[in-house]
Amino acid sequence: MSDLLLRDELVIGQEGATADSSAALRNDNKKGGRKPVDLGVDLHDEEDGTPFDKLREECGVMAIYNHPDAARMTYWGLYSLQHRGQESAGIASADGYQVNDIKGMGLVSEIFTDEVLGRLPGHIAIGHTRYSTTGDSALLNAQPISVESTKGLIAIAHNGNLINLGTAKERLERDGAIFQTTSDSEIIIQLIAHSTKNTLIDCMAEALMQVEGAFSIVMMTRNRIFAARDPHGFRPLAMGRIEGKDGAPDTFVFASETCAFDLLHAKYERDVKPGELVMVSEDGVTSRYFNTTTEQASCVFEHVYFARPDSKIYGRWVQQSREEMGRQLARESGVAADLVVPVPDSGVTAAIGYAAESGIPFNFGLIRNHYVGRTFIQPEQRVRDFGVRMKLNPMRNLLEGKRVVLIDDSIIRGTTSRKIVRMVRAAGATEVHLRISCPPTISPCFYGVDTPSKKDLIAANKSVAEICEFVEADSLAYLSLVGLTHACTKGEPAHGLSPGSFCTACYTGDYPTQWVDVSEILPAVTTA
Ligand SMILES: O=P(O)(O)OC[C@H]1O[C@H](OP(=O)(O)OP(=O)(O)O)[C@H](O)[C@@H]1O
Ligand SMILES: NC(=O)CC[C@H](N)C(=O)O
Ligand code: SF4
Ligand SMILES: [Mg+2]
Repeated sequence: MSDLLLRDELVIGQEGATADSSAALRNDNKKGGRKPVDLGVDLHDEEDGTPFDKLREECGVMAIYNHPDAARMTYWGLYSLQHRGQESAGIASADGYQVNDIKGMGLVSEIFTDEVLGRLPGHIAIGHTRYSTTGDSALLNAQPISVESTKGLIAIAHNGNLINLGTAKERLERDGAIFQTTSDSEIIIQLIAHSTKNTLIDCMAEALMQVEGAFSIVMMTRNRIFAARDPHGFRPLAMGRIEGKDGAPDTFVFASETCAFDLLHAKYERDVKPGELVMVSEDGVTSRYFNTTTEQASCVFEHVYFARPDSKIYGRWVQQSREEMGRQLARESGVAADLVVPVPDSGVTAAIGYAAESGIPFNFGLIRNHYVGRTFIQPEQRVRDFGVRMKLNPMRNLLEGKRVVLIDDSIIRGTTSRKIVRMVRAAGATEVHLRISCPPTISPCFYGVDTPSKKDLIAANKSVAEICEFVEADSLAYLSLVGLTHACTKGEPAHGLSPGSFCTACYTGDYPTQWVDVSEILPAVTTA
């Protein structure tokens, strides 16, 4: 069943290269570019006909240097990062002489078997789990992407989204670059391949200075690993280490989230810093900065929704931030009730904080089917509707006769909340108060999160009172912006992280970079 639903195709191996025009480099998914999945059932909402749409995950990246079974280690790391992207995955490995890569559509576990991993020898590897933001969800755009250059073969895995694609791509094509993919990520390695600097690390630094937007990347050659973060540090990227036994050299690990380290017994060492380029080679770890003048603007939404609570993001436990968001929400918008119920999974930790602060008992009034992932509800609107009912089921015995505070992390179009409020009320709750652990999402993201255009964001077009009416809750309140950024820094602060270190553009419309797509930020009223 899950195979049928989760993937359009499963193909292992490298797809033939196709050149493409820069016009094709656009956010295809935002324009509904993905293939529908036929489930053979009517997926429309029988109650109100409203389709679902949701936030979609980001990519996960992973790199290993100096381990005899680097590909297998990368596989385990990618397994932990599966929540960041479920469309395609890939691993590239090297043994000092040759680079091999295997990519496929679907989940990590569906692509990589023992036999497949056996075809990826070497002590160096990088890996990727993809959720597409630019370029189709197709094998062609699966990562790592490899490009042959005068400095040898370079492979890249990218989390983020670049925003100055057109000009960079046109320039590269004039210089003779032949693009293999329609994804933004390839621009980075094409820039590196076309750089005339003398050393590879100089070529990389020069290329990274030319691209704008969000990039947390890992790269490899036949004998080196590189990791870099854009100067704003939009996306996370952590560095860890497995101590070598009996005097053997250490293994270095890079991952989008530190939860990927735990399975490998790697210790979190530090984050790759915004604007930093790290190289790991036979000579050890070296670091340089390609930009030190840009202010940090790390995505606050990683702490709200994307990352796993058992990860450290920007050096701070996500669990700690989420629990504090819930506590702050209770302080800001308390309500008399009998039961605090989380909308699993992402609402759970904030609900624990809300219950602790308010003194209202906590319980799982909605049970999540664990065989339905985030993936199930993402590809297409009619699928998402069916997905939420398959995914969440109410516990009538807990909800009957109760005044319920329902905690979720975000409302995007509002259709999920509407269905869940109805579900809880239908299960016997006498009152349903909805509390959201972030501010209203009023503007789209251009930095690697596939939020819908402004015209489809409910909070961009309706007041909180109107949203409350739409979702049919007895009351609705969101966490304040100040409450959110403080919740992400309060208590044990991570080194260098302050309330001002975050990008909060989807709540304020105030973007840290100049470039935005005007058509995406028009409200519904002017585009209808
Ligand atoms: O307002 P909407 O557009 O309907 O979407 C908002 C919902 O989508 C996300 O959950 P999702 O089910 O994707 O993931 P989760 O299981 O990690 O919570 C988010 O946590 C909200 O629950
Ligand atoms: N979600 C992401 O980080 C996507 C990476 C890249 N922009 C792609 O579309 O492949
Ligand atoms: S716009 Fe929102 S989702 Fe995008 S990087 Fe900024 S905070 Fe994160
Ligand atoms: Mg959710």
